[in-house]
Amino acid sequence: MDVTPETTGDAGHGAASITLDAVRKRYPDGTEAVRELSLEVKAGELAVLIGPSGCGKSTVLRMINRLIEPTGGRILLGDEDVTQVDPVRLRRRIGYVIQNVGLFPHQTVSANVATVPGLLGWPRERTRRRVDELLDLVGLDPAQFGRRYPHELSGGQRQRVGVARALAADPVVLLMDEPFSAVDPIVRARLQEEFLRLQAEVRKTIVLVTHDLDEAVRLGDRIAVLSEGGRLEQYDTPAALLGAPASPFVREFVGADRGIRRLAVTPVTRAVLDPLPPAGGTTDLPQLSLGGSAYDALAVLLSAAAEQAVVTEEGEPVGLLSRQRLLGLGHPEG
Ligand SMILES: Nc1ncnc2c1ncn2[C@@H]1O[C@H](COP(=O)(O)OP(=O)(O)OP(=O)(O)O)[C@@H](O)[C@H]1O
Repeated sequence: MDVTPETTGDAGHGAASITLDAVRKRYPDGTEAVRELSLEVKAGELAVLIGPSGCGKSTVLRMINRLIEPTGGRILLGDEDVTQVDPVRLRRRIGYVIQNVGLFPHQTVSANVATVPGLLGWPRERTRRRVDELLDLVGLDPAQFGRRYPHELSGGQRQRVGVARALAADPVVLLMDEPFSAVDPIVRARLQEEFLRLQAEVRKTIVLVTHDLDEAVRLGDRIAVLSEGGRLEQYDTPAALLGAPASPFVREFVGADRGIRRLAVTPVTRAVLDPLPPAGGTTDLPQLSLGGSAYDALAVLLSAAAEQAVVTEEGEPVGLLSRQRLLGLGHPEG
């Protein structure tokens, strides 16, 4: 389903860039949670904040919607300084998804999703259409789930309702604090996949906090690695982060297995292929598609116990990929 201004019946908020400019947070007890952080998230991009416990990730996230007031610096949505906007109005334009979702237990799923449209005074019919549209979008049949209460849902379903609720008033920005960590790994992987599909459709500007590096690599357009005091160690694409950690801290953080992780975000391109042998004789080799991940390619080679595979594009063989070239792609300096 397409979420256009017509279907939302809204002014068409689209997405706004987020700029943190020398942002600081010192809590009243003197804790310097964020000493000075500058970071820009482009409109429609998903930025992940990751780093050790206590490094200031949640503080950063909550300063963006002013659940926490910064003690220095500026935060802009587009070109508007959030400290100049009434916080209640601001939060209606920013979707917020937290770990245990925080659904209202005594309200139905539909009523939960309708929270912000209700606060905005939308007419009942428009709200109803929007709620049904959103439930569909997150993969819940409105007829089946709309009248249920949160305790009548699985953890994964509750999480989807949380996402639907956050998207209800077509926010310009979505903030997500460990959104998928309360569900088991299999459900989490499915939710992440669905979420990527959803994001491809709605293209919000998203800041997502996680502890899970694999989640960061899977979901992030860019990953910000923070260390204590909200210090920005590196802000890069997943491939660049895994390929060239900018400091010993990041190197340690992304771990010794970063080569494997890197394969997951590296596509098989023509540049790594060897030519097809002129005489043919490749029919026994396993086949891969051009553009698939190097990680999936390695899995195919390993399970076929083959040294090389034929790479095809739209069914036509275009070259050979050897195990050696493939492993080279995972090499940090490769
Ligand atoms: N209200 C508060 N008063 C004083 N210190 C606080 C307050 N809230 C958080 N802190 C401190 O600020 C620092 C950053 O906390 P924050 O919750 O932002 O970290 P985090 O990276 O999100 O941690 P985690 O990954 O464990 O959730 C921590 O040292 C924390 O103890």
